[in-house]
Amino acid sequence: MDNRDMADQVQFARMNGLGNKILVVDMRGRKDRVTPAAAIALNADPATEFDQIMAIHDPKAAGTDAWIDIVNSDGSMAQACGNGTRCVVQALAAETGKKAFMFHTVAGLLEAKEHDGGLISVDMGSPRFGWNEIPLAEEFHDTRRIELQIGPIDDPVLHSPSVASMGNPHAIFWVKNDVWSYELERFGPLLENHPIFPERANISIARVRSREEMDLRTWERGAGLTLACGSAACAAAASGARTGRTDRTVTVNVPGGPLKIEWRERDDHVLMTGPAEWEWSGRLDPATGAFERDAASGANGARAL
Ligand SMILES: N[C@@H](CCC[C@H](N)C(=O)O)C(=O)O
Repeated sequence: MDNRDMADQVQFARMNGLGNKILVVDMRGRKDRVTPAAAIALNADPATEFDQIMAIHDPKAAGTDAWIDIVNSDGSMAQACGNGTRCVVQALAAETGKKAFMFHTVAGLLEAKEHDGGLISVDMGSPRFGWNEIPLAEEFHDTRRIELQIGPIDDPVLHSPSVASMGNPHAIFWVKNDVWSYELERFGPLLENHPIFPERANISIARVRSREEMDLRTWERGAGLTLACGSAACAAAASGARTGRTDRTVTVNVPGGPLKIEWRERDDHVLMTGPAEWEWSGRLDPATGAFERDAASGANGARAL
């Protein structure tokens, strides 16, 4: 790297939330953003391949700890990322010793805290069910189950999702068979880009195990198949309770492990609790994606942001 690149580098940490691959990038003190080109370059390198970048910026409002930009691996911006938010909490808790945080994103405020023992809870806000809030391209009165025309997909179950917004758009297909028996990698991209979703959508298959437990796999908008999608787990939990399938407190088993989700009656907010894991750190150029791994990173458990 030349000198100009070195001066432009920022610290980042490679982390994961139940296998959802996250790069937490420290943009504090800067006016620029992580560019789509940098995201695409980072995702193309096996060392930094990711599902989401969580770019931490200086706070824009009193009482908040940071502004967070969320960038998918295709370079598009997202409004919510539950697993990534837990990663940001862990990184900032390690840096500051604080346990509770208030973040700001394009979708609004996110309150989060680290518990003793390391699990992290994020208040993901209220789910939205209005067709124009998700958004859908056409008016649907009842979004608990909508009917779609999807030529290339035979299975009728995959024509009628439940839809919801957790700040970002979600479609949940409730299935009776094992969630692994569906070719999500084949129909996920078709559904993500279905014209009914003008801002595309995260596509999940959910199966009820009991009133307190469900299995969930997600094809993420802008990132494809992931091992965990926190906002999808929240949307599925809200859809499960709203359609009478499950209770308001559920364990959602995603491929990376379990997430505890509670859709609180008292304020309508959805709380997500799960782990975050720090892997290694480095420095990157947010304009180009050129990066260097910190020499000792990952070897001695040192954490730096
Ligand atoms: N993995 C995330 C969701 C990230 C955003 C999503 N792909 C979108 O574009 O809406 C999570 O844990 O919530």
